[in-house]
Amino acid sequence: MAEQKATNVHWHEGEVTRAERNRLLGQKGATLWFTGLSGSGKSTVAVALEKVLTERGHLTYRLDGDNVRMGINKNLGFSAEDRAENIRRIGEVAKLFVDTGVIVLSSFVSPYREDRDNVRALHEAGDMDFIEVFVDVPLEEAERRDPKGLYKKARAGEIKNFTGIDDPYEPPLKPEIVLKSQEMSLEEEVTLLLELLEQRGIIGQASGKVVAS
Ligand SMILES: Nc1ncnc2c1ncn2[C@@H]1O[C@H](COP(=O)(O)OS(=O)(=O)O)[C@@H](OP(=O)(O)O)[C@H]1O
Ligand SMILES: Nc1ncnc2c1ncn2[C@@H]1O[C@H](COP(=O)(O)OP(=O)(O)O)[C@@H](O)[C@H]1O
Repeated sequence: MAEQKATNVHWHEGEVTRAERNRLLGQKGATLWFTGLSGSGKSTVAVALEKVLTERGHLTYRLDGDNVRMGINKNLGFSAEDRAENIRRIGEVAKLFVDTGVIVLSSFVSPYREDRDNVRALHEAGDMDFIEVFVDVPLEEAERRDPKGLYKKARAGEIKNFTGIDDPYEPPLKPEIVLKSQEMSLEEEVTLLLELLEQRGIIGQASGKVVAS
């Protein structure tokens, strides 16, 4: 894909700050970036966490591989180049949501370390507003689950470049959190994530919302 450089464009500063939007929402905008093999549990955990956060009065938005590939990224396939562009666009979208004050739950295989690191670098507050969640299961377990029957198709040669089968997955070197979804229950995973969000001041303690500065 040819890269087009923007020329003669200038950033236009508004008069409402991110801190003010955070205060309005009673939370701090942040991205939880779920990465892992297809079938590892990224979407399942994100959906469960979204439900609890919403019940606690927080504004979240889920960005999910399959959904995004039906819309904004429907022109992209699964070559390394297209995956990089997929992740780049999602990173930019996540950044906008974070600037709005939203807690983004983003679930993409995102198999390349460099692509994920680029998204981290995009986030203003670095390690405070980008949380890499490695949903870690052995390939055998993901393949045993095979929730969409895609591993079966990949093994049969009907899908090429399938992550874990004939395409690489580069595990994160320093994720903020690892969820071993073969060994942990969904409830345990959600509890750990809530604790992390509380520790970072993204949400308040269970009793109420955080008054973000
Ligand atoms: N070749 C190949 N490799 C991996 N996954 C594939 C492939 N082809 C289709 N799918 C389905 O698309 C989902 C992955 O899309 P992503 O946007 O998350 O992929 S990536 O981050 O750009 O690598 C992935 O969704 P999840 O199962 O939710 O992870 C699959 O359902
Ligand atoms: N502890 C767990 N956490 C998340 N998913 C789990 C867990 N145990 C079993 N599963 C199952 O694994 C599958 C994961 O599928 P999915 O969430 O679509 O994965 P992904 O989004 O990573 O492709 C689901 O069928 C889910 O019910």
